[in-house]
Amino acid sequence: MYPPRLLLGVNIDHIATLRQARGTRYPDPVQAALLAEEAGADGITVHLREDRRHIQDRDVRLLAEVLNTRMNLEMAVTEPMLALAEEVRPAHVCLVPEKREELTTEGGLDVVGHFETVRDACQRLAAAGCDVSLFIDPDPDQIAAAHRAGAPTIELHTGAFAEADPVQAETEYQRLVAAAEMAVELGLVVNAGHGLHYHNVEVIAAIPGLHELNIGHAIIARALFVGLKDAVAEMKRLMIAGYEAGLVAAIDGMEHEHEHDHEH
Ligand SMILES: CC(=O)[C@@H](O)[C@H](O)COP(=O)(O)O
Ligand SMILES: NCC(=O)COP(=O)(O)O
Repeated sequence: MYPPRLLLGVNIDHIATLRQARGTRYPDPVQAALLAEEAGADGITVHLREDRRHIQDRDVRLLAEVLNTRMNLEMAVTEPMLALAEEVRPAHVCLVPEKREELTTEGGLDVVGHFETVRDACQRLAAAGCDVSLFIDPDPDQIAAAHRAGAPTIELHTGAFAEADPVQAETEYQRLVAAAEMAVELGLVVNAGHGLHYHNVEVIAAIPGLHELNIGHAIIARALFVGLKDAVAEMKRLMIAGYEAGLVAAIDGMEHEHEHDHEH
């Protein structure tokens, strides 16, 4: 049930947000990606939005050439995006829903509602050699549809958990735990992300079965004060602490069950 370690994908969109704010050449997300890798990032995530508000095509093409880890390209399910992914062939492509006017990604991909389109996109991307992931809400119907669509990987949207008040957060957390369990049982690789930060990452990292967390905004924001390398390293430290706590709790749970079986 437990992957041997939990990976950190660093999303560098907001380095590009700063660059685009002035239309300058700096700060360069490609330079940020290499620094993040040096600090321990296991992969680099970029979201090439249809309105090109931050990451540009040039960034995606250059990253494909220079990354030492692997690129996770987040994109909408549109013909131009699929064509670009087929040309660049990132190691991972994460299909996400997109609304032009949104501040950030608001909900998960509706795989149930757009089943044929998503299934066809999964097939095209797999044929191009990409590992396909679907960014979905922790919803059993969406997980089952993702599995039927042939996606090997899902990314659970942690936004509702991250934004919830303390009471609602527990409900959202249990939805994520149940979703991860269901997806692992179906044989899916399970990632998670959105809205994770230095104060909520440990509990998410403790969820059994997770493979990778994708985190961007909080890391780039902290980098302004401590530098990107320290910001990545601190996130990774907290993430691993959470993962190890989850592992200890799972082993304790199994031992407890074992003792209980012997008593009966
Ligand atoms: C799909 C997802 O959860 C985010 O990674 C997404 O990339 C957010 O988009 P912005 O970086 O534009 O906020
Ligand atoms: N898929 C989630 C991601 O890449 C990062 O999201 P955020 O940390 O910027 O909210």
